[in-house]
Amino acid sequence: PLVTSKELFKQAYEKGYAIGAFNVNNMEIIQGIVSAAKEEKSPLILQVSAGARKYANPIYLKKLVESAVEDTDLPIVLHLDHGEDFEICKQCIDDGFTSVMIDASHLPFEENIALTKKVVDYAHPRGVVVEAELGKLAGIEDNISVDAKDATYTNPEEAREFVEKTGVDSLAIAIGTSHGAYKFKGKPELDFERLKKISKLLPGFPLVLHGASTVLSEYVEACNKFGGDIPGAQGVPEEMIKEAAKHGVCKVNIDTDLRLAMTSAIRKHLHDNPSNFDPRKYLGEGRKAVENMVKHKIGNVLGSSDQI
Ligand SMILES: O=C(COP(=O)(O)O)N(O)CCCCOP(=O)(O)O
Ligand SMILES: [Ca+2]
Ligand code: NA
Ligand SMILES: [Zn+2]
Repeated sequence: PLVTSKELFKQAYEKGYAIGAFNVNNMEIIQGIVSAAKEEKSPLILQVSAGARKYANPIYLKKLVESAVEDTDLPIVLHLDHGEDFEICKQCIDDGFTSVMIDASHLPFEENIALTKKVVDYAHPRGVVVEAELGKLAGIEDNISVDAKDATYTNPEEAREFVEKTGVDSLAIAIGTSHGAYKFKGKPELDFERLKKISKLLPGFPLVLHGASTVLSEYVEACNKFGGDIPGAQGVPEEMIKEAAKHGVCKVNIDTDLRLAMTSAIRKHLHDNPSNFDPRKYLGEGRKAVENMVKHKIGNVLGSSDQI
């Protein structure tokens, strides 16, 4: 069924695992992710960004996710990723989403609280849960490039005040991750001291890690081998994701690893099969690569296998 993340996060927190939140943009990506979760007997969050709504049309995405629920009977959360204002959150809540993110992290603290509370007050009476964000990811932040020196990580005391004043159900924090394939200039590093402080001040409260793709080298290499040009890409080592799951992180956002898995498989197929022009062949390879990547994440990194 379509579920909220409330109970899923509660169990994940208690057992020290995290739930993957995978971005969806078309049928094959959804099918690949959902097959993996079904095989791993894992709860699942499918998340839709503004870009995905523009690309695929919200009606198609909603129906595709409903098909996944009907086909697998998995507990699936349908989540709005990076909702940028009250209107889009309201629209998704009215449209049957079970969870929404209101991303007001670029606003001053008090404005972030006010807007987040407004979404919470609309969502909760309708049985929908809310994710907010405090602190700015480095790199590209909400289409505004945040210069590294302005990138402010989440302040632990502010996080506790924010949760108390908004009633939000989960909080995306900034501890060194960023979106995309170029997360770290030098050695990958997350601020675990900060994460531990935040989780100590918010015991039992689900934290969310954005920009959590590993940028798996096998896919980057395959992309580059078959015509791609993605130099110097690097992401969050999987050991760090496991560590984060032990300190209150219950939701791990993954999009870039999906893109790299799908793109590398399609590039390879087209290179190896120059005479093929049946999209089902290369889109099918892409789907398989997504499935394998998600199975790996669930089984070897997130720890959410056999939880349903
Ligand atoms: O935290 C993440 C993903 O982080 P990752 O890049 O490490 O996978 N996300 O929230 C996914 C961001 C999706 C990008 O938006 P568009 O669809 O508009 O391009
Ligand atoms: Ca943000
Ligand atoms: Na999100
Ligand atoms: Zn994000």
